[in-house]
Amino acid sequence: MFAATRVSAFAAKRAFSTSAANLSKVAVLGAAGGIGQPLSLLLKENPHVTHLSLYDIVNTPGVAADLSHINTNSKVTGHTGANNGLEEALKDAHVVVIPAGVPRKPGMTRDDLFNTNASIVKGLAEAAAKHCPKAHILIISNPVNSTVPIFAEALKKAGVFDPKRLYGVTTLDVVRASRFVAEIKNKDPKDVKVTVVGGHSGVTIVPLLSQTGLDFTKEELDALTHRIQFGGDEVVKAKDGTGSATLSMAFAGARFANSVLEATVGGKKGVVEPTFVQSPVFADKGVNYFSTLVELGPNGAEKIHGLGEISEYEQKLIDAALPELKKNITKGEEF
Ligand SMILES: NC(=O)c1ccc[n+]([C@@H]2O[C@H](COP(=O)([O-])OP(=O)(O)OC[C@H]3O[C@@H](n4cnc5c(N)ncnc54)[C@H](O)[C@@H]3O)[C@@H](O)[C@H]2O)c1
Ligand SMILES: O=C(O)C[C@H](O)C(=O)O
Repeated sequence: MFAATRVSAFAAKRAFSTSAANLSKVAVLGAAGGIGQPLSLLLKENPHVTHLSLYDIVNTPGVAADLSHINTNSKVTGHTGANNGLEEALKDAHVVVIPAGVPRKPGMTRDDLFNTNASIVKGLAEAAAKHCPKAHILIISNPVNSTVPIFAEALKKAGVFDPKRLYGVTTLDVVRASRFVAEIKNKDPKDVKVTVVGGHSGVTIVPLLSQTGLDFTKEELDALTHRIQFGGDEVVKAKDGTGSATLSMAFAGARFANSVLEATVGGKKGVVEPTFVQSPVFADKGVNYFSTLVELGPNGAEKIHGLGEISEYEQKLIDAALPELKKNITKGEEF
């Protein structure tokens, strides 16, 4: 702790290059982790990012020094420790991406991470409320179905909650769905768009395969739906105790962060992404957060789409998802 604090005082002040103006500062919290490092690398390549601010409780100075040698036009700073490292990392951030927290091991559900990750996320939310109350916050830390409500409650308590600027990142489900469908249909994934709605764990992940314009047999539907819902388990099992998806998550997180940047600072119109936000879609059933396609604009999540036309098969998946989702959300809200 002492050593980390000493590093913090040094690292918090250390900017490794100074070429860009501080127009869109993007902070990554958990930047030295399995997701944090490749995600930061991809963000270093993003032309909308003028300042990449990396925070972790360990190892950020090294990650920041390394990334700072890449010749793209953004400044990189590394911050660590509990003192003013977090404050400096967050101050004036336009976007904050959060992959901080522990990942699953085989045999665990995402909800099993709640006990550890809930307090981490709550602490980061309280700091964000204080130091960058206007930032767009992208939550990767699991269980997303609960960490987003935890974050929202902390922002509400501080009087700075804007539902347009808080997003649970569910992009990996969409990326996987596109890849898995393309595989069995022998297509290029770039031509396969799959809308995935609901939440981000097991049965709460609901792919709307009927909206792809492709035909599926019942066997294909069952197999694909299961694979998309439990794709995370494949990686957890293959990594055999060393963690969960990191590289594909970094890819998905960078894609979603880029969409938020394009819509909020890049002036791009018609940016639509699925994301887990405070949503009216099932609010009448007491499910206050839900992922559907969301239109992003200068202020963030500006228009939340409904489900569109869905099949009977998908309606059953939604019916199975809602009670689990409600339980996860309530657990987060009450934390
Ligand atoms: N949303 C998704 O689709 C998705 C996908 C994959 C993983 N995840 C989740 O992302 C999280 C991170 O996964 P990972 O593989 O990168 O784990 P990791 O253990 O490799 O990295 C996590 C990092 O968080 C840091 N950290 C811990 N407490 C912190 C704090 N208070 N402040 C700042 N940093 C802190 C750790 O030091 C570590 O570097 C996990 O909860 C995992 O389940 C979500
Ligand atoms: O499976 C996990 O625990 C990590 C992540 O949520 C994923 O979907 O890969």
